[in-house]
Amino acid sequence: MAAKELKEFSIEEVAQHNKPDDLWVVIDAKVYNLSRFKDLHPGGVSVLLEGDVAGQDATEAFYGLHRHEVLERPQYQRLQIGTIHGEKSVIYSQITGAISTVPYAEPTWLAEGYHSPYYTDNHREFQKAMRKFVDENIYEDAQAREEDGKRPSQSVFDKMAEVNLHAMRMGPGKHLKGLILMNGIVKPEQFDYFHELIITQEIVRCGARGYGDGLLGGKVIGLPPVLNFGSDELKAKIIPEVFSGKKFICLAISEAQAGSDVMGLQTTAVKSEDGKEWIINGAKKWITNATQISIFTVGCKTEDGLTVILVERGPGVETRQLKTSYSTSAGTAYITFDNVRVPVGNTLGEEGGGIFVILSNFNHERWVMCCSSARSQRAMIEECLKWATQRKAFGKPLISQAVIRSKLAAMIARAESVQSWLENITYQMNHMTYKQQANKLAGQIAFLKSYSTQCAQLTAKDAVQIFGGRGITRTGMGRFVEHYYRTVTFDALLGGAEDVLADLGVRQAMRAMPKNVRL
Ligand code: HEM
Repeated sequence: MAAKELKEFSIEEVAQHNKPDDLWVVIDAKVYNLSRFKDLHPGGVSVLLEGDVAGQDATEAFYGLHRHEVLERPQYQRLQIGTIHGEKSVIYSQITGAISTVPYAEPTWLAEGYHSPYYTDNHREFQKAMRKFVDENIYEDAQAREEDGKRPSQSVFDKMAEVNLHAMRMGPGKHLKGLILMNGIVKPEQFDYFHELIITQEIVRCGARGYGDGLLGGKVIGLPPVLNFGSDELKAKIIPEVFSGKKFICLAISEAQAGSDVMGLQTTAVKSEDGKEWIINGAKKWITNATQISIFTVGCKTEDGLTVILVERGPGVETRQLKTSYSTSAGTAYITFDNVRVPVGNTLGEEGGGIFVILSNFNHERWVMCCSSARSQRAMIEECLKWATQRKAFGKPLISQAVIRSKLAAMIARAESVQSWLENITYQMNHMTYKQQANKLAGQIAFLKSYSTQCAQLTAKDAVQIFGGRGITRTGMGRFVEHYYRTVTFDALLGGAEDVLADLGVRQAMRAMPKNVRL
């Protein structure tokens, strides 16, 4: 069907159409005919017939009550019949791949006119490509799946595999050798932790926390034990399958009886009589991605302590979906292992050396969570700054209230400090071996995660106060704020609870305390 021809009208002409059966309004220099739509309008008919709306420029009224995306929906785009002669629309839709111009909506290194010692031209080129990739391939799926609770679409996993994102999300290392990364923008040996930070922060912009974990969050924590501790045979089999986006892996450690207390795990693995197989029995809880997963990296109690074993879905493995406060798109599950037999060759690391395998995983996992927490706090600042500017209350924009500005000031200070600390740690990671990181950065990362998630929760609370009722409503203006407030505690719990991490940081510092110092 040919596109409808838009006419030009004068403000005076539009003003004639101010009756129930002949109802036009102007929004941002565009003329809409609401005569038939009014009875379907979710906000009701009467608001559209008000003297300052019917036949009038209702731009301010509209943006005080709707997100711009409403006007982008095809069924509403069709209501536009023309434009105002001599006027131009000024409000633009989100441009694919574009950097936000809202102050503090981007980290300084991306904001116009600022500088950073950390990012190279290659990081900048990579960021552009990554943002475009997310906007084009992930954003819409994220919104839809977060809502319907289904796992991310296979087409998204496939697209990610095409540019080797599944491999890049495992960080720098040998596993990238020979791969073409993001269509060749970054060479495998060039890829560093800042590239990985960019990947995480760009995906987080989708504002869909459950989906974000559904997008193979389980792999980010479940595959490193295979990469670092698996036999060559096991690696050759598992890694290509996972990097292709066709097979999924997750980390199964926590249990109903043992959350942060890893040493208290009760799932057992005993050797078969011929010594060739492990026989696993027990249950795991809150396992991200487990509903959609074909391979599990499982922490088990064995004769000599803890052992980590790779288990493929098969007889005796059952998963049951858990409904947590974010979307079931994350595939969070309860898993039972009932006499599950796996070859002894599936052992990751030493028998009885599982605690080392599990602990060595934590730094990277927690650092990834810091990347994501830092970026999502910034997304809240953008939401709040826009809302506080476009929303009028008591006859003036919200932003003119000192109490609102004070909340924004605190939000901005928190997000900036978290990002700066994160970039410092990331720089250290780039210059340390894995072992040095475990030694020098476990405490720093634990502190940052604990601090960042405390900041995030304060920011979520402030954002809800700024948005009022909309901040607790799943649709409309405050939908991202409501989502953030509902899901912000995931970051504070997953990968280690706040207090446990803060304490870990202090204990790490105490280990480094010189014996010969006194006040
Ligand atoms: C092209 C014109 C318009 C369209 C397509 C439209 C569409 C919608 C939609 C889809 C909603 C549901 C909430 C949401 O998804 O954000 C809504 C709510 C509402 N609309 Fe409109 N609308 C239009 C114009 C207006 C105008 C000019 C007013 C003037 C005051 C208005 C007043 C409201 C009110 C009061 C609500 C309820 C808001 C709430 O629940 O917080 N609408 N509208």
